[in-house]
Amino acid sequence: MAPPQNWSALTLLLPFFTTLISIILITAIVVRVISSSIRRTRPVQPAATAPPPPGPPKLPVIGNIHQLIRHPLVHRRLRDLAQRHGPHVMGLRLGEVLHVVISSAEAAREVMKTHDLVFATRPHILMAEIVMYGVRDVALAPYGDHWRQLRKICVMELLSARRVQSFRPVREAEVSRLVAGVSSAAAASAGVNVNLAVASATSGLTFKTAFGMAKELTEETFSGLVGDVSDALSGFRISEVFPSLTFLPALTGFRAQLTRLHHAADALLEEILCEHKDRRRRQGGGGGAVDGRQPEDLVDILLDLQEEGDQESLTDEAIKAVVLDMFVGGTETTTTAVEWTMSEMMKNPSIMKKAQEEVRRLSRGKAIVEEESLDELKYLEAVIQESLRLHPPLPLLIPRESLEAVEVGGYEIPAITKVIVNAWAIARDFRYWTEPEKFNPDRFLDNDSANDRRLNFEFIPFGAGRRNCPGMFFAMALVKLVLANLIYRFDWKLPVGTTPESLDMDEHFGLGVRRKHNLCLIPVEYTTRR
Ligand code: HEM
Repeated sequence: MAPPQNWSALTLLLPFFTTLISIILITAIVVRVISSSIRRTRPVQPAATAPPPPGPPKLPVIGNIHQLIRHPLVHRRLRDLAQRHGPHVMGLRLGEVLHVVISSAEAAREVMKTHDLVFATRPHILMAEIVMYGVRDVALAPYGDHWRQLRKICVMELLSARRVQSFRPVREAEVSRLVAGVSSAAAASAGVNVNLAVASATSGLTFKTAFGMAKELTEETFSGLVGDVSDALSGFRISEVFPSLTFLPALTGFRAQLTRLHHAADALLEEILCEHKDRRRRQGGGGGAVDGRQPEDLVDILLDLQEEGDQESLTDEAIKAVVLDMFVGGTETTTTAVEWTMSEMMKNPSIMKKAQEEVRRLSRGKAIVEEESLDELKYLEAVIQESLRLHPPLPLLIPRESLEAVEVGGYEIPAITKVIVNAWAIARDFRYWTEPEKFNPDRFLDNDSANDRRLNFEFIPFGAGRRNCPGMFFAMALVKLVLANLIYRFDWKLPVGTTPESLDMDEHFGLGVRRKHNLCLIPVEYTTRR
């Protein structure tokens, strides 16, 4: 059938319309950006006494975006720029938004201790608005009553040392499952993708800790969704640096993508929440507490608190957002910590040998390393800390925002400035560390303890101050248990053709910094010689 007349006329006119629409759009963007930057430069706060933070020269409209755009390893690029333009405090304007980058322990102390309250909030992001139920979670919530209540629940109820201890059976079961999987690979002389094996263990563990024994299918689907949420959180979004262009997220399809993700995650979370509520109704009371046992999982604990009624912040939506936080914040970070530590030990066989000797001596005769022994594994602890120093899973922590104008390192930081602390750069800085690029766990033994370094803000993989990571105990218990068992039960070989020197340590910057390529190793069962 021949196309109608007006169809071919339209086809001819299409390039003209496309050009016209592009011109209108670009003009709109430029006008909005210029007028908003004029608005932003008006003195809305008292005249500053200190100078603004130094930084690289900026271009009109885009500011410093061009200095970052071709550099996927953002933590490294920010360190290089800071060395040239602001070794303590550096200012970058990305589009319309002023970012301040902190690259020294002294400046980090000012942000996270001296002026902790001023920097206690997080910048608003669209992802949290849509996926986290209008920012009802903990990690991305603005500072205020809602965050304070939920943070207290996290610290006192969900992630306290006592609670972490109560989830020990779940942890040990999941680690046994991991060891059994590696054992089968060893029996078949097959290789193991360490990243995948550990990721499955950490997400399985978080799933069971949060939801109890839910269906396997739900577990797999949910882990996939959590991966998508992490992806949505990572990367550079043009709409975030041009917030006045409110139409951008819709135009780029990002808003629609987030909405789909929210609906998918919410459907599963709602199902799990309903299952819990039904079971509790059938039992005629709270979760596992009915027969005097510990509540079974995190959702039960949160529902118990909700029923007690004195936590107005604890709506169903907040429960779902907090649980999502635990997954997004907890699984990738712990997996990353394990994979880098394992990589460093493979690169440094004498360190691997020393760690294995320690764990094999202290757990001799046991089928797996149990949690009681973990405190005694001082050398393995130092190996993990050294790995967190060189490879903090969140090298730029989670951004903060200034609630009011304040001076840091002698520079004026205006209110509503996005603040990025480059914890990775500080932990590799000659100003604080001898031979900073060398993997040397001994530096954390004896008098140079990780805790002292933390208090000096030279080693802050879990952040610091009132927004620090409440999951530190949970994470360290898990990372240590997984690693102790992997090196207790198995000797590990590199694939044929790879030597410790040639093992790649390439990075991928996403939500945090992971290995770019999976770590594939060949396990050899140690059992026969135990
Ligand atoms: C090795 C593992 C982990 C690392 C390196 C890590 C690191 C961090 C960092 C750097 C922050 C931001 C701190 C700041 O702004 O000063 C943070 C916040 C947070 N982390 Fe972790 N984390 C880990 C594991 C976990 C786990 C297992 C959970 C929970 C199950 C968790 C839950 C959270 C939450 C809820 C926040 C937000 C706190 C707030 O804004 O008040 N993290 N984490």
